[in-house]
Amino acid sequence: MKKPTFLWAAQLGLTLACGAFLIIPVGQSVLTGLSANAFKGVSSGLTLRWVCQVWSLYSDTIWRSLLIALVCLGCCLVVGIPAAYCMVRLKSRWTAMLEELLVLPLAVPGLAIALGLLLNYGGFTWFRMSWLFILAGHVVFCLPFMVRSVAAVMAMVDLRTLEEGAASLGAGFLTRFMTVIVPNARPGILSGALMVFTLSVGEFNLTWMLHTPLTKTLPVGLANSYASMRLEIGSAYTIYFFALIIPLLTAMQWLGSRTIATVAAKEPAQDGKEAQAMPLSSPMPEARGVPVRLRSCAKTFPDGTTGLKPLDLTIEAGQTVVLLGPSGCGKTTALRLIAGLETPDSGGKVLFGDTDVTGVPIEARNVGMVFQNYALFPNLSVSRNIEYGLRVRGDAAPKRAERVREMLAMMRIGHLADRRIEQLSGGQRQRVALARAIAVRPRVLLLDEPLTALDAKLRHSLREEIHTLLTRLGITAVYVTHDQGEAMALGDVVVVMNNGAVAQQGSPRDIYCHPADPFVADFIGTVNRLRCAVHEDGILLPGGHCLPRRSLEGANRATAASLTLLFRPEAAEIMANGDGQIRAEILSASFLGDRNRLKVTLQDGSVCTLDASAGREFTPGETISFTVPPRALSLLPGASAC
Ligand SMILES: Nc1ncnc2c1ncn2[C@@H]1O[C@H](COP(=O)(O)OP(=O)(O)OP(=O)(O)O)[C@@H](O)[C@H]1O
Repeated sequence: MKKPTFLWAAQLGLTLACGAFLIIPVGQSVLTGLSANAFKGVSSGLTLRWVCQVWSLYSDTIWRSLLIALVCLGCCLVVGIPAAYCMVRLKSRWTAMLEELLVLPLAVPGLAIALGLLLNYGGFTWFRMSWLFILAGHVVFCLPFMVRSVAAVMAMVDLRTLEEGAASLGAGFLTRFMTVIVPNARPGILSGALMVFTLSVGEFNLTWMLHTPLTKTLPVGLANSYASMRLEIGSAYTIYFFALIIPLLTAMQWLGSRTIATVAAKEPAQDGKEAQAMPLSSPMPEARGVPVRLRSCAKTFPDGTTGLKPLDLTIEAGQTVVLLGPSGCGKTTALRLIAGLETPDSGGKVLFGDTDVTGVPIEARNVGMVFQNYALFPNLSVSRNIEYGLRVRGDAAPKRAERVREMLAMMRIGHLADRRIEQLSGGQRQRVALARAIAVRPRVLLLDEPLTALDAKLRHSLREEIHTLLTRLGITAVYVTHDQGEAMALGDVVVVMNNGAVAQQGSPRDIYCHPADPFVADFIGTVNRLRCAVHEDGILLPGGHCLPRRSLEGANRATAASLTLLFRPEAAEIMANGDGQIRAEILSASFLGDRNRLKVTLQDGSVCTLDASAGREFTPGETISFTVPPRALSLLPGASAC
């Protein structure tokens, strides 16, 4: 036999305690209400006499308790959900004050609340004599429980992104509130509702102070019966109390379990399947590109941070522009300005075609947006997520169904149509997010680092799919990333950003081969720098080889005594017989399969990275020589170390 463990002993203790202090007393109380003679016990015979007597004498108190609890619940829902939303979403001095105000009733005893109400409003006789007086006390007492429980759930959900996702699909505030915020706060609303209803039905202290002989409630009646030693009547009262509470508990559990059942049915994600690039299926929606222009769009945040310096950017209709740059350089801010999620500082303008949309909110801009964390609605299935924007726009049901089918087929996710979002893998979520954004036929598609959350293999295959999609849709697209590979693969135009401003803008080839400054050169792939002295006849490379000025574009104009030449590792040609322009010693050599990557030190002590053919072996310490064709060299003014 197994030795009793501590857990087993703890479980036994808890069961005994529950039995002794909860189940047995409650059971006894119910039986007393059903026994002919409470003092003789159940053996005296079961009867419904007391239950009937309570009903005939006190049914008004039962109805009153039910009425007060339901209206109190309604008030707490109507006031509590928006209050919780404000506390979570609008962090300000006012919401902090609201939060503190809502803690007060938890700290102040019910009797004190009742006393305050009596002193201040007891003079209004009609109010004092009506059940509304008790209701007011119950609302003050119960509201914090509703707000706290809803706010706790809302704080765990990324409400802001969900709301922005809904707004990008055309949903106004009220629609967003009712279709996204409330459903996603459901567990908090349910537990808050349960607390409010049970507290209100069973509240005694405050109610006892506020009631009049005409406004007795169930707990007051219960207390009176026990006080006058009518145990059987008091216990019959308890039965009514349970009759009110138990159906509500059951209903709440049923509502709550609907979510749990779906989560329990979760199937394992199948990312492996998605690792292969899947061609997008036809039919493709019609192209609907619109040119986008930003004119002097700067953004200063309320705390004084400069998110973006004045930016001028033109995106042609149907073009894909990639905003590329390190973290914090202002890419997302620029994208949010185009989306309408931020407004530019005064003087800035955002134009879609010839229309100035600067003051137009996102829900009226007809943009499609794909967020970094997808912003899919957890309360809706895959097909309902895709349908959301069409529904908000008021499309008829058959049209919506047709479009959803089209999107599911296009993104090859038809088999996922009825799944809930939490049952999807990262790659599948990304496809749903794309389908949802494209379903509404946006004028501009905005993608904010859509692949960042995925693993490298999946990122690569989805990147190819997005490329095919954007090319075939012919839609104007703005894609934000900090991944240079993604930018090169997707962009018709790449805009490299640094420190809130554009560092360079051009085709991927231009940016790669002719970086405008050291920042761009460094950011886009690996780059080597050669410190060179400038002579009358030419440019002296490290080691003494002289390049004629005419062989380098821009070199004729160089007046400084020194300059820096840039070249990419793959531009170096290792010369077999040692007669290259530059001699170097190998520091390390890594075999990468298709090539060798060498770290070498030059005669002036600087270090460079070179790519050499995979067909030859290199060893550290070996001396090599290499040449860089003049067309692969870019010139930067001034000297800087490698
Ligand atoms: N709401 C805000 N309030 C204050 N500062 C902000 C706010 N949003 C962004 N910033 C600041 O603005 C600058 C640009 O931010 P942005 O999010 O545009 O950068 P990013 O290039 O997209 O970075 P990442 O790749 O990390 O998302 C950063 O310094 C950031 O801290």
